[in-house]
Amino acid sequence: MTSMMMSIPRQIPLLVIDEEVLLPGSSMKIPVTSSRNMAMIKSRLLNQRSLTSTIIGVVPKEPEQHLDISGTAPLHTVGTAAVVVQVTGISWPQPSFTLLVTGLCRFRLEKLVMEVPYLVGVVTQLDKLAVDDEDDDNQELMDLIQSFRVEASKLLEMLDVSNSTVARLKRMLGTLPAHHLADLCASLVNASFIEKLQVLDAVDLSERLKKSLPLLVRQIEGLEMLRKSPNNRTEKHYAIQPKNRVMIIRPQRDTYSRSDHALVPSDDEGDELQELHQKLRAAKLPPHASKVAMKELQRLKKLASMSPESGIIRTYVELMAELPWSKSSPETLDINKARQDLDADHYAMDKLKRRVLEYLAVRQLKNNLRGPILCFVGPPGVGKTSVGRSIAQTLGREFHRISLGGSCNQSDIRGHRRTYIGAMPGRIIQGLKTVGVNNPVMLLDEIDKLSTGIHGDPAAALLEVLDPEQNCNFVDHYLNVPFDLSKVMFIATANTTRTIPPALLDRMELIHVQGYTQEEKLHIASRHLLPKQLEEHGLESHMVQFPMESIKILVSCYTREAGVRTLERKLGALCRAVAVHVAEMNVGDLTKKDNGQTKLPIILDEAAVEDILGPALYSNNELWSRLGQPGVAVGLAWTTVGGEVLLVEANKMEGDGELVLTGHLGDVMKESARLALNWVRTTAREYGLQIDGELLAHTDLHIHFPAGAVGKDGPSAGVTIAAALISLFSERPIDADVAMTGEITLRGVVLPVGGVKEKVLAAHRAGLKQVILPKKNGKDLHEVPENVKKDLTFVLVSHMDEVLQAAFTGGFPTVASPQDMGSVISKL
Ligand SMILES: Nc1ncnc2c1ncn2[C@@H]1O[C@H](COP(=O)(O)OP(=O)(O)OP(=O)(O)O)[C@@H](O)[C@H]1O
Repeated sequence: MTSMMMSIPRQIPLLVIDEEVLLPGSSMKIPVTSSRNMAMIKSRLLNQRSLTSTIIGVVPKEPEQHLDISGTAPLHTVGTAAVVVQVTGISWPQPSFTLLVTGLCRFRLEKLVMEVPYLVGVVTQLDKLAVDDEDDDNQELMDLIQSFRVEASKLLEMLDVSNSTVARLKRMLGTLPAHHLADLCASLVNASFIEKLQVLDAVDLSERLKKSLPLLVRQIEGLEMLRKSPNNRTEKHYAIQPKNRVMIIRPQRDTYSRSDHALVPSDDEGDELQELHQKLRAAKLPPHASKVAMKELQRLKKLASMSPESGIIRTYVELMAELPWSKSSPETLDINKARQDLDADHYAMDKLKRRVLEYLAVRQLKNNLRGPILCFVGPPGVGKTSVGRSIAQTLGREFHRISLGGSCNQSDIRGHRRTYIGAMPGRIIQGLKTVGVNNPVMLLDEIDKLSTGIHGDPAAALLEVLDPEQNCNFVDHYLNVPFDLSKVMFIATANTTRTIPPALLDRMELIHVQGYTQEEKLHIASRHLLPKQLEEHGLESHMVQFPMESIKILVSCYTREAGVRTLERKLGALCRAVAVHVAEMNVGDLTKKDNGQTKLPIILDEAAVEDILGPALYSNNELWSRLGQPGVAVGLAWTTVGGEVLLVEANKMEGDGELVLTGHLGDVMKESARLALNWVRTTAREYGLQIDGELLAHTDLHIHFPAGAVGKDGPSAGVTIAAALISLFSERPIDADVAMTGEITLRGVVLPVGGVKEKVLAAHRAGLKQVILPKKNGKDLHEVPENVKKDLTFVLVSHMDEVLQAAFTGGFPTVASPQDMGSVISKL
């Protein structure tokens, strides 16, 4: 591993320490209790999102004489970038963490860019991470270095060689660059806070040597004096008590218990390496990986424990030892049990369950996992993730979910090369380390939300992961040796296939999961979601009663989604309210009768639901109140979160012939609106309407699509807009229970559209009765569940004429003869 290109990030989170200085090359244990430092650790280290997150800046506070007016010490302007080697935490008697950090290099703190909840500073690196050879032209400096090395070896001679750090430092004395040597020696000796700050401030090598040499000399003199008169306790400054001989390499215990800092004890380092060796052996690495790991372990043995590199290598070797190279969970595949499990956990979803069982059956017969990767595609909250979890459960495998939403970096998947400071393995390898077996079910969630950033395309890296031919030799950049992923069962989920790169799409078998009907939601709520929520809130079934009517209200008036996630949240809110009531009751109330009546169960009737959740969010009354007026029509739209009912309101007023479109529309939808208006203008006469240029020149038209916060696009509202305009100009209302969808051409021909099943479900959810669809979409109706179909009437149309006939009360009179209409269509 070369370290020539290494540099620290420009912005780093800061850890403020008091009365102590971390010098580059040395390691230190820092107990953390202050709220700022705790916040930094929680958000930057325990929640590692970015690869640079293990690098922090350790900045001392200024000594006391620099107190500012408020009495708080400002930060010193020079600090030390450090790699966090270990974080340990305790929660008792009060929460605190201890960090083990190794100093890398100095930096100057230019400015703070964030102060709350923790500090983040912009820094300029002052030391190089890899130091070039010493400048041998400068004789004065060479002399200084020489005398420093002499003093350093003198000091080391006087220390206890049984201490492995002392022994190692002694061995490396000749080769260690003077920059590091000065810092390391200064960190070993007893020196005051101010003296150490001066060494920290000395960026220039000769300056640093000049500052640390006297400290070294003083320590040597002190030790010599102690040797001569071991009982002389008055020479306190130099005194190092015999029992504390090795303590010379650590500050005395009472010092660091006061300032809460300590250098790393390294006596047990040999044991640690031994342990690591054993762990590596137990992990049964394949020969190629074992060779690399052992080589790194050997390098680790040779390095000083306090050198920055040793922390990095140790982390690598530990990962190698912890990865499940040869550990699998025993697989239990019984198709009958799998069917029972899937049915028990999920209601409906028949197509998906059937396909999953087929997939598992083939795996069982073929006894391997090669085959297409399943990808569940559907709106949010329809149970894609939870089916993945159930599959892992029936197979008796571990489950790990990797959320790919927003991932735009190749190294998220494939890790970062170890030359990068703070490098970490990719999410796949991290996942394997977490589950500890090499055959988990890995759910690649939201595969449609990958994006390409400046650091490569994560989709390209996923291609290799998902390809059964290649993934037996998957090379993570951090690991740098192949890891066999062929035993991992990958399942992907997506909301839409539109944004999945074609090459990735090609490797997956898509299984569409549709939104649920109202009835299905009622079943899911009562059989699955409610029992789950009751249990989560510590409620028992005798404490609360949920009449079916209340669930119906919840489904129809408080949620309007394709999945059931909001429904689950609303049930959770109701359970919380009940839990508060139950918790407030006396123990006696829970069992005793009160005037002959028990206070339990609490009955959540419609009034109680409204009381807790507030007034209904979606009431059909609100939709109905606008329908049935001239100029209002109901369309159907498809979005990535399922079908939606789309209200179109058209209005006209005196003006200068302006067309105003509002409601967060995309370009295609705006074009559709213009097209519909032009169709109305050209054909108005056929419908007995007087819409000429003169009229339009003095009329402003405003077409609004309520629910302005929701983006809308696509051509399928063309028919609805045209119908709304005809209704407006003819002043005849459209039937209130009709929804329509279809793309319209300038000649009024209706073209087929996408997402029909979702749209029909949305119309059904909204309680509409008739759906007007393009004729060519008739074939899509076989996907719609029978119980939905039976509640709706479908009118299949190929021209706006038929739309108007079906949508207007009593039909719409046309002036044109059917022959004329036929000739118009045949010309297209
Ligand atoms: N058919 C069903 N039967 C029982 N519970 C269900 C069903 N569908 C969804 N759920 C429940 O709904 C909740 C949300 O499901 P889940 O998180 O799996 O949705 P998702 O489709 O993965 O959504 P997203 O695309 O947002 O990740 C879960 O608690 C799940 O158990």
